[in-house]
Amino acid sequence: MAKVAIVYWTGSGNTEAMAHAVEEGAQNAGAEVALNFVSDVTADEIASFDHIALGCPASGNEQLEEYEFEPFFEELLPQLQNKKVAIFGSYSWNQGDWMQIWKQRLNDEGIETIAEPVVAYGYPEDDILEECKKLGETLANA
Ligand SMILES: Cc1cc2nc3c(=O)[nH]c(=O)nc-3n(C[C@H](O)[C@H](O)[C@H](O)COP(=O)(O)O)c2cc1C
Repeated sequence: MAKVAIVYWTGSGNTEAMAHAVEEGAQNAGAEVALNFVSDVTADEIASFDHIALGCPASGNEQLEEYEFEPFFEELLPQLQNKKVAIFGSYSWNQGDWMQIWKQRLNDEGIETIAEPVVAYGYPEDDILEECKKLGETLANA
């Protein structure tokens, strides 16, 4: 049985709703899932999982949230080699560039996400929640 870790940051609940849908999808695929707000776990703890989903909204200027998520991600990034990784998050001011920048940071380290990132404009509509579930399922089966 796959063990999936989901780690997210959220300010107003949008990315959190996506995280719960990813969790549901992974559980439906038979995985054991650990869902955590980012400040409740360490990068080292998460690096012990082989299947990892990360969720963070656009923050700053097309950046990851800088006080909790960015330091966590920076520490985790070198430990993501050979892991199955998925990313998701919400935005609402611009065009979603933060997600492409985030994905590129992974690619620059030689890490390919297991599927295209899932993004929501504001609160995730039903179709986006379905995509999140699929992401969780794909991650569990990766
Ligand atoms: C301080 C701050 C910075 C933000 N920066 C961006 C940004 O650079 N680009 C963007 O599209 N949205 C930006 N947003 C909008 C959030 O990404 C958007 O409201 C998102 O849905 C919040 O998700 P959450 O409920 O998971 O926190 C910003 C919001 C805040 C509060």
